[in-house]
Amino acid sequence: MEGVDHLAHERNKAQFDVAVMKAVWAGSRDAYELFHRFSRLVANDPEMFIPAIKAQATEEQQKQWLPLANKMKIIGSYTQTELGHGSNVRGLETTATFDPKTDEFVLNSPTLTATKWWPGGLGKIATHALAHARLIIDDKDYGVHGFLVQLRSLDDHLTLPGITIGDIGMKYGSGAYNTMDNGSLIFDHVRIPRNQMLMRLSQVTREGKYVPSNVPRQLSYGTMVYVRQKIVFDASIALSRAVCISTRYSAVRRQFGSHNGSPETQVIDYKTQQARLFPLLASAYAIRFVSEWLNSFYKDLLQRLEAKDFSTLPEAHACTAGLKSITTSVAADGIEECRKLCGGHGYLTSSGLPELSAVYIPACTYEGDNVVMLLQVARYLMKTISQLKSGNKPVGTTAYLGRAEQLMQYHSDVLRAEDWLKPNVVVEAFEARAARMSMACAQNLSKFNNPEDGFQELSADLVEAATAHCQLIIVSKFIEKLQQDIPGKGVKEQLGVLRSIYALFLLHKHIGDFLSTDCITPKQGYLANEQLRSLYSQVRPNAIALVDAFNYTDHFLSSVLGRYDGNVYPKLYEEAWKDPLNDTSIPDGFHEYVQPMLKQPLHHGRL
Ligand SMILES: CCCCCCCCCC/C=C\CCCCCCCCCC(=O)SCCNC(=O)CCNC(=O)[C@H](O)C(C)(C)COP(=O)(O)OP(=O)(O)OC[C@H]1O[C@@H](n2cnc3c(N)ncnc32)[C@H](O)[C@@H]1OP(=O)(O)O
Ligand SMILES: Cc1cc2nc3c(=O)[nH]c(=O)nc-3n(C[C@H](O)[C@H](O)[C@H](O)COP(=O)(O)OP(=O)(O)OC[C@H]3O[C@@H](n4cnc5c(N)ncnc54)[C@H](O)[C@@H]3O)c2cc1C
Repeated sequence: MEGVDHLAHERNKAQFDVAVMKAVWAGSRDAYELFHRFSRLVANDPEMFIPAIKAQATEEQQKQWLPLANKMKIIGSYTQTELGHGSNVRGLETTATFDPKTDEFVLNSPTLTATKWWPGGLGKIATHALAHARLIIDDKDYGVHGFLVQLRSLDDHLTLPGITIGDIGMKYGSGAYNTMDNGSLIFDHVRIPRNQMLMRLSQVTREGKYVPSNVPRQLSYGTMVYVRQKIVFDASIALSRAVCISTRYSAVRRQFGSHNGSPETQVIDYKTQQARLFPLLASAYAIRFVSEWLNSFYKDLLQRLEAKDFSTLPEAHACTAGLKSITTSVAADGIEECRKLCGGHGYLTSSGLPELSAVYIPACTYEGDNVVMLLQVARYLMKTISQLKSGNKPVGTTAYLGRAEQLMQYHSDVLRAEDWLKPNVVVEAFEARAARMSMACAQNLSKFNNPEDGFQELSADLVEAATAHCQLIIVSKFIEKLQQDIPGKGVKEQLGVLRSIYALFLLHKHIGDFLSTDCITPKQGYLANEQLRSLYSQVRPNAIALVDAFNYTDHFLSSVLGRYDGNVYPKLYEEAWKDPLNDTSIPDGFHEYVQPMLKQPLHHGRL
């Protein structure tokens, strides 16, 4: 039945203004208009190593290279990871040795494990690499720096002398990410002019003198900070896309519950379905809002860096690393949960979910393994706590640690389930839990003579403390978002419901943390869960409208199950008939292999 909206009855239930929610989701009315137009134009934006050049090249170098990259006269690959080292950037083995006689650097891969491995675009397409290598001058190692190296001829695309490149082979899943030519690269004494070292942060002079920068060396890691904050935004897209599919399908799908010929129950009405789906819906909104905040924090960082104010760089690193880790893990696990929420049909390629999952899950690894990233957050937390004694007052996302003494005395005063709807009640509980977990780690660390040994020994606890800290950030930013003026009938109320679902679901999931740190009592935990159940009932009539607010086209969703009109079954059937296996009724190989078996003589007239 073309043209019929099978989900119209669901849309009619909505208690809020969907048009306004679309603008809230997009970030602003203008952002909504822009996204709306562009998503319907199917844009393809070939951005790859440009952010790195902007961050690490001098103005002169930018003038030389950016126009070429922007006009795609050259195609670059961000070439950092090696076969032997990815997380440990300081452990990279590729060398760039300065030759004062010729005013060149000589790029070399001294071992097999120094082979560059993974960089996107490198395998087949890139003409240039932003290669990370150890700078060596007069046998002295100055650590890892960035170098622009031409890899292939701009005339015939053949690899240049001294360079061996290949694609690293098939990756997880059959589709999507395999269209990316992640590559391997070996340098055999490849020469490049001196001015192809990216010299914004430190320079090598014609005489071979190393001029260190007077800015923190961590600025050379700036590209990772930039990309990580982008990845947080991307997590909101990936998760919301999966949630949109499984919410719409859950309203279409019916199982059991028919009485006297009435329709069966929509699976979205089962409480178990709601308890799995609605926290993911709330998480999509939570990640969206924290990414909005992170982006403005990042822009503020850039302005400060221009003015040589480096004070917020460590916090920016901790926030981008931690939020990248938490949000990509939630999105990757959430996509898989959405697949299961769609039952058997979720496993079909036409549901759009298997491919989304296969493409998305490496986000937990690229741009920093998620556990390694949380350990960075933990280091930042431990450093912040160690500085409390000297009177350093933490600011920004760690400001609550400045109230650690008070938070150590905290006991939640929740008496009734509705008390958990008060934002300050929730924030206090999350602050106390995060502060106590970090303080406990700090106290345990102080028992070790060697802090590094202690950090290793306690790393599992430290990761949990970092997780609690990052969850506190996301909860707080959701609450702050709702302190803004948000117009539109019912919009703020619905966002309030989602905010409470997000926070109370986390509390329920991590109840062990809240109880063992003595922040709440078992009874208060029970009340939180009771409130959560009631919130699921409140979100139920609005569920379809809340995913409509993502404003995704059917084209973007690429999912028969997530169709806007909910016309799932005829389209599933139609889609199946597009399978080449259905082109003929007799499959290839039948006459050679199957038919001879069928024609085997029967023994005593029996099979
Ligand atoms: C990359 C170019 C592509 C551009 C694409 C742009 C497109 C944008 C749109 C994106 C939208 C959606 C995304 C979808 C697709 C994305 C494609 C993904 C491509 C993936 C690319 C990659 O994977 S590139 C390789 C990335 N590699 C890593 O992330 C390595 C992880 N390891 C590290 O980051 C570090 O080595 C470490 C953090 C683990 C630190 O190790 P170590 O302890 O040895 O540290 P150091 O001694 O070096 O430094 C210690 C002090 O420095 C602080 N620090 C560390 N990192 C930073 C940082 N980034 N910024 C600031 N400060 C930093 C650290 O805290 C220590 O501080 P102190 O304790 O105070 O000393
Ligand atoms: C799809 C994809 C695209 C990529 N694109 C690029 C690219 O364009 N350019 C590029 O340069 N690289 C790229 N990479 C590489 C990527 O950045 C690295 O794989 C990533 O940083 C993780 O490093 P690793 O592989 O060395 O993991 P490892 O560090 O070897 O991790 C293995 C295990 O060890 C654990 N571990 C490691 N260190 C510690 C520690 N200190 N404490 C506790 N546990 C630890 C990790 O948690 C993990 O469980 C890409 C990777 C993928 C999957």
